[in-house]
Amino acid sequence: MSKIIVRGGRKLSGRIRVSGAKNAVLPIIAASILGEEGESVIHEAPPLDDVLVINKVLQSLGIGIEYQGETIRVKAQHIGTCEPAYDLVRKMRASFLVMGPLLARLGQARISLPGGCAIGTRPIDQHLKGFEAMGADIELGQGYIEAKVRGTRLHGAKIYLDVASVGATENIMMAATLAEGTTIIENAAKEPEIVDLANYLNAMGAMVRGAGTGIIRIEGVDKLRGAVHTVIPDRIEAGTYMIAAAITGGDLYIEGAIGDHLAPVISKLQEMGVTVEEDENGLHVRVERPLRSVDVKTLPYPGFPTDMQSQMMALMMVADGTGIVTETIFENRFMHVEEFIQMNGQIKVEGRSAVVSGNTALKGAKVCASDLRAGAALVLAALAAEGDTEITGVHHIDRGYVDLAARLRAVGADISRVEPEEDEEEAADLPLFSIQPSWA
Ligand SMILES: CC(=O)N[C@H]1[C@@H](OP(=O)(O)OP(=O)(O)OC[C@H]2O[C@@H](n3ccc(=O)[nH]c3=O)[C@H](O)[C@@H]2O)O[C@H](CO)[C@@H](O)[C@@H]1O
Ligand SMILES: C=C(OP(=O)(O)O)C(=O)O
Repeated sequence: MSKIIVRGGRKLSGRIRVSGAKNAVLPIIAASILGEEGESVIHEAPPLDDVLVINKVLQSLGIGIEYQGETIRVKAQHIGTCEPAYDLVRKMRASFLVMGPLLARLGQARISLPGGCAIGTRPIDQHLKGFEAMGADIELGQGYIEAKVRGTRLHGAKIYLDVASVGATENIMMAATLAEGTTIIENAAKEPEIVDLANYLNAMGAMVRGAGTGIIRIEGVDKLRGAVHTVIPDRIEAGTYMIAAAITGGDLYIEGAIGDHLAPVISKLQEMGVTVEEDENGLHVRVERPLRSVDVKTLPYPGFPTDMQSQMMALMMVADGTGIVTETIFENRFMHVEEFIQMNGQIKVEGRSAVVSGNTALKGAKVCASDLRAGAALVLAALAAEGDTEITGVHHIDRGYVDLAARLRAVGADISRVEPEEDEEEAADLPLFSIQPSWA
């Protein structure tokens, strides 16, 4: 099994360039299914395992897709089936984002249930409620969701989301682009990734207004065509590197980070005493004084992101004082706490809150990443710990960080990645090969 090994105690300094956002590129690749004419060219597509999986999902639908460098080209004139490969959908939850585009293009889709994961049960009821309101019949059975449009085409509808779900907003928005009439999504998610998706859809010829606010209005059009789009920088990757600077008492320039997208993270870091300066190309993060702990509550955007909760907790362990972390988005997103405790972390979980004691002398240990951000947080804690930390479960980290170990090493971390012997490889660690153009 792959491992990351960190010897803590080095201050980081230098520049790190942020990649394109995982959570923006995944729905955008799903949306490329909507392009009945021409080709989509998606720039700044980060080479992550999740991106390779969604590319393979499209390939399993018979769609032409090519991934070279950090550019993806999609030709979706022909779609061979409305049922993406089961094993790919099970592998990655975001695969369910092809449901909206398939319903819009083909009038039907059959997709295996995406299932829960380590951080919570993650239902999809709001996605399905939206499709039903737009005229789809939904049947659940044998682990599959089968949706069929009544009549020839989805129709516009007014849909109030009970929770401001990112995925449901995206799926419904994509389906609505080709529906007859107007769709209004109320209590829509406002994340920057929603705005990026709307910009791509509009470049394809869609009419989406209000993305980034709680009310999104989509006028259906008859046809969409491929478009050229550059994905926004990854705010969670940027935030993770900001904390890498802070936790090592270092000095990093995070190139490409957009301050606006990171407002709650910047605000909390400044409250702790971290110096954060923004210019037109990125964020400069450094530590000039002792850090003090803060309280953090995760909320939908523009609140503090749940995807930064575990990394923030790592920093709170070494700051002065006690802080409370409250997780309101996912019911089971404290799996990193047990691993932090292995590293001498002093944390008590009480329901949805964790009381984090500061001034902890973190110690290297053998720990395991239970999910993507838990893994990133363990790497951060290890950078500040005395001695060696060995982190397993690295395939989770590969879902969302491009060359995490190499990038941290380049700015001074003592970090290495150890790959398994061939006969020791696990299914989860198997490489996903680059996608070749299926029209070549
Ligand atoms: C690929 C991607 O973009 N993933 C992000 C996306 O996940 P994802 O889109 O899955 O997250 P959602 O915003 O949908 O989930 C937020 C909350 O709503 C609940 N819910 C969601 C849908 C639904 O139909 N019913 C329901 O009850 C979920 O269980 C959760 O408690 O947003 C999350 C919240 O910012 C982030 O942590 C993920 O990194
Ligand atoms: C939870 C995350 O992603 P996903 O929704 O793809 O599981 C994440 O990016 O932290």
